Amino acid sequence: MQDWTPRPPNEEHRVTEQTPAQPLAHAPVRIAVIGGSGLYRLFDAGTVSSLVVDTPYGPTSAPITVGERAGRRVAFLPRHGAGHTEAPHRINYRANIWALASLGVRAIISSSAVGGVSPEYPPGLLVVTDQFIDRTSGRADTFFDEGVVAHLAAADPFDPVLRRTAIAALGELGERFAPTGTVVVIQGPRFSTRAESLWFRAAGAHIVNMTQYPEVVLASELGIGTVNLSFVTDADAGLAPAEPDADAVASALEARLPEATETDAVTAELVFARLAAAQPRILAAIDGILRGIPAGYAPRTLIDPELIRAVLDRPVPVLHPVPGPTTEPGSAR
Ligand SMILES: CSC[C@H]1O[C@H](OP(=O)(O)O)[C@H](O)[C@@H]1O
Ligand SMILES: Nc1ncnc2[nH]cnc12
Repeated sequence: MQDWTPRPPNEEHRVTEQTPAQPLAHAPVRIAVIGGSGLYRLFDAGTVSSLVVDTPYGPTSAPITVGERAGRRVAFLPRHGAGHTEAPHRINYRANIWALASLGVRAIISSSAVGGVSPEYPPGLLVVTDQFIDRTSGRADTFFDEGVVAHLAAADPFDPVLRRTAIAALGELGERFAPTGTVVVIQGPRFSTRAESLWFRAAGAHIVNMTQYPEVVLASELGIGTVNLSFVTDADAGLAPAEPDADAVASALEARLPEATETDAVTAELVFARLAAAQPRILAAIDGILRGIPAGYAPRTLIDPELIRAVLDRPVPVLHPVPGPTTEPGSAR
């Protein structure tokens, strides 16, 4: 089984503990939750350690908190930052995944808000995503672009053991969920046009999102298994049957507007409102998955552990203060 030991704390000032609420001792943490839109905190205030992890790729979206949840020791990282300041196309995915890997993480539960582009994936449904279609552009999407070459097998990008765990957990919770689903990942930050949404549906996508790529492949490249828990917040451009906004439809009908036939086209406000309402369901699902991850869980070996080690051994730049302008005695100025 591939494994690695996290480096000692503060080597090269790499890991800085901000709030040592409990003695963290920098023991490896094997499970992480990456919070998507609407999920910015996982632990009760005052019960966690907060770590700033320096990486070769720059800063993570936020400090990583480490605490206990559902009886497991868990690292938590909100991908958009604690105050949702990182746009989906600007997230430093490599820094986030490298930082988690450097702490010893082997399993990631990622949460996502998604739109439904297929009628079988209406708002309110949870989805254990199993495939993606990448429609992003220009994102740094590999660790193997310098020094070492590796080609990730990506036919089944999400971890099968963790997916089975999630499906069992959602079943036990009596949740309304789809055990499979293909997500099309768009560049964002804008939402899709109706034509794009129709096209995604015709191409076989069930749901649409802006962040699932390259997060999952970067995790795989560093030997971390991922299970994604998506919550369908909307019907994207209004193509899929949705919970109609009765008021909007009624007033559009009254005014004889063309919008009379269009219900529930996505807006960010709609997404956040539905996420807030669904928060208890999403957290219960995450807890169920956390409880169900087998004690001896090990991800698939998709990349040679030696190559992973080489990436994790990449030097982390140590920032030194830039000396200010000096006036030497006798200098011309
Ligand atoms: C808030 S609307 C669009 C935003 O929501 C999704 O975020 P995440 O995937 O992190 O849950 C989507 O991908 C966009 O980033
Ligand atoms: N319709 C949509 N498109 C892209 N990302 C989303 N996140 C939530 N809903 C979305």
